Amino acid sequence: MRKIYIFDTTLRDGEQSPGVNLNTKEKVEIAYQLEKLGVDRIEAGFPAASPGDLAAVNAVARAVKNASVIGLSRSREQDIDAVVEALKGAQDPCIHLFLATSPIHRKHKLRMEKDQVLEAAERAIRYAKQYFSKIEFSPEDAGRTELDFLCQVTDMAIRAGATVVNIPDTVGYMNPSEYGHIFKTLKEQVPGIEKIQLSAHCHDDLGMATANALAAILNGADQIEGTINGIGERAGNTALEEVAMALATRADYFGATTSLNLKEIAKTSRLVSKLTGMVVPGNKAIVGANAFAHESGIHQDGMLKEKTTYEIISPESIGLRDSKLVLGKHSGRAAFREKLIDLGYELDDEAVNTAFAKFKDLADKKKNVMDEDIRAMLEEKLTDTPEVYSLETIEVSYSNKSVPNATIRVRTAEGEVKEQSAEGNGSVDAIYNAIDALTAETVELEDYSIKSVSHGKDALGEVHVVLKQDEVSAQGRGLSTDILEASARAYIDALNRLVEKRKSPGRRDKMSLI
Ligand SMILES: CC(=O)SCCNC(=O)CCNC(=O)[C@H](O)C(C)(C)COP(=O)(O)OP(=O)(O)OC[C@H]1O[C@@H](n2cnc3c(N)ncnc32)[C@H](O)[C@@H]1OP(=O)(O)O
Ligand SMILES: CC(C)C(=O)C(=O)O
Ligand SMILES: [Mg+2]
Repeated sequence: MRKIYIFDTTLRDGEQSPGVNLNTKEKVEIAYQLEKLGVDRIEAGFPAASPGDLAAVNAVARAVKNASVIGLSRSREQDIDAVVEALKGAQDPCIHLFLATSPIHRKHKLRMEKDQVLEAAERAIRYAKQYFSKIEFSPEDAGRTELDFLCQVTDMAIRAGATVVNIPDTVGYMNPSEYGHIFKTLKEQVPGIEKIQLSAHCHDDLGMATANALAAILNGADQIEGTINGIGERAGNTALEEVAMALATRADYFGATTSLNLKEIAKTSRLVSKLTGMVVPGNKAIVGANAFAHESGIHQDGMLKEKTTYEIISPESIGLRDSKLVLGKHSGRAAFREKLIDLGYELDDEAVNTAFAKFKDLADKKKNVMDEDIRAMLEEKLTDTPEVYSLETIEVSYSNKSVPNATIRVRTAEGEVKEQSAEGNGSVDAIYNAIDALTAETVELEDYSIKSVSHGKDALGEVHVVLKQDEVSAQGRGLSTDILEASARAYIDALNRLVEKRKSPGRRDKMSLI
C-alpha cells in the first residue's frame, strides 16, 4: 500500500488560530505527543515571527528524535537565517519556504509580477540550499493560481533544489475535483516531478479541507499537511485524524496508508485542545465527544446486537475505551434494560416497563439522563407503602413582594380528588400548609434537606423530609426536576408512611425497586 507522509503543522498553522499562543514548554509537550502519534514531519513554528518562537522551534528541534522538524520562512534571507538558527541541534531539519503565486496576492499583497515571483522564490531556495538538504517550497494560494504558472513555479522549485513542493489551498476555495486536477496536471506536465514529493495543504473555509486532501491523495499527493483537531488560521486546516482514519477505514478505496499509531489519536486530540484552549465540538468527526455516542433507541438496539450496524470505526482503534449509549428521550427499552443491568438492577419485564415509562417522563424534562438519575428514580418509592395520598397537581405563586401561595391537588386511595390552597412564609411552607389542611394530619416537620442529583441546570432535585406524629417519625423522599414539586412529593411520601405505621405499628420500612 502507498505510504502517505503526515506533516503536522499544529504548532505553526494551528497556532495561527486567533487567540492561540503556545509557549516553549507547551510546544515541546505537544511535539513529544506528535512523535508518539507517529507523524513524519513537525512544523514547529515561524522562527522569524519572534525571538520566543525561534526559541520554541529550537527547543522542539532538540527534543524530537523520530520526526523531521521544520521551520517556516518567507522568501527572505533574514527569515531563512532565523530558521537556520532555530533548527540547530535538530536530527532531521527541513526549511519550509513560501511565496504567494496567485494573481490576487501578486497584485495586491506582494506587488510583484510573475517573473519577479519566480526570481525571488528561486533566490530564496538557492540561498536555503546552502544550509538545508531538505527544502519544502509552497506557492501560497496555489489553489487560485493560474495552472500553467503553477507548473512553471513547480518546475523552477525542483530545479532550484526543493525536495517537496506543497500546493496550498490557502483560503479553502477549492473543491475536491478542482484540487485533485491540479495534482494530476503537475504529475503529468512538470519535468522531474518524480524526483520530489508533492504535498497537499488545505483550509476548511468551505468545509472541504479533508475532502480536498483525500482528492489530492487520489491524484498523486505524497504528503498531507494538517493539524490535530483541524485547528488553524480562520476555519482551520485539514484535520489529520480525519485523513488518517479515512485512509484506514477505506483502505479498499484509497489504497494508501500512514505510519500513524492510530491509538494515540484521542490522547493527542485532548492534549492539543487542553493546551490551545480550543474546545473540540461534540460532533467533530473522529475526536468529538459524540463521535462514538448513540442516543436513539433504534441505533442503540442495533449497537447492542452488532456494533458495526452504526459504527464504521471502533473507538478502541483511536485509543478510546468504548462507545457510549446515552440515555435520553430518543432511547428505547433495549438500551434502558442494558443500563439497568450495568447499574446492578435485576427487574422483571413488568418492572422494566414501569421504570421505562418513568424514565421517558424524566427524559422529556431533562436533556441527559445520568446514572444517578436512574438510580434515584428506581429507588424513589417504597412500593410496599400504600399511597394513601398521591400528588396530582401543584401550583405555587411566589413574588418577593407578596405572601407565597400554594394550591395542591391530591388523590386519595379511594380515588377522591381533593384540592386546597394555603399561604406560608415561603413557597415550601405554603405547600406544606396546604397539604396539612387537605389531609387533616397534624405533623411536625423534623428535618428537611435538598440536594441535586447529577449536574446541570436541569438536574433532578432530591428532597428528604422527616415528619413526626405522636412520637412516631417517618421519612419521605421526593424527586423532580423542580425542587418545589420534589418538596411536595417528599412530604406526601412521609405522610403515607406515617399513616402506614399507624395501621401496623411494628412494621419497618423495606426498600424495594419500583
Ligand atoms: C498562509 C500563511 O499561513 S503564511 C504564514 C502566516 N504567518 C504569519 O504571518 C505569522 C508570523 N508573522 C509575523 O510575525 C510577521 O508578519 C513577520 C515578522 C513575519 C513580518 O512582520 P513585518 O515585517 O512587520 O511585516 P508585515 O507582517 O506587516 O507584512 C508582511 C510583509 O512580508 C511580505 N511577504 C509576505 N509573504 C512573503 C513571502 N512569502 N516572502 C517574502 N515576503 C513576503 C509582505 O508583502 C509584507 O511586505 P511589505 O512590508 O514590504 O509590504
Ligand atoms: C505557509 C503556507 C503553506 C500556508 O500555511 C498556506 O498557504 O495556507
Ligand atoms: Mg495554511
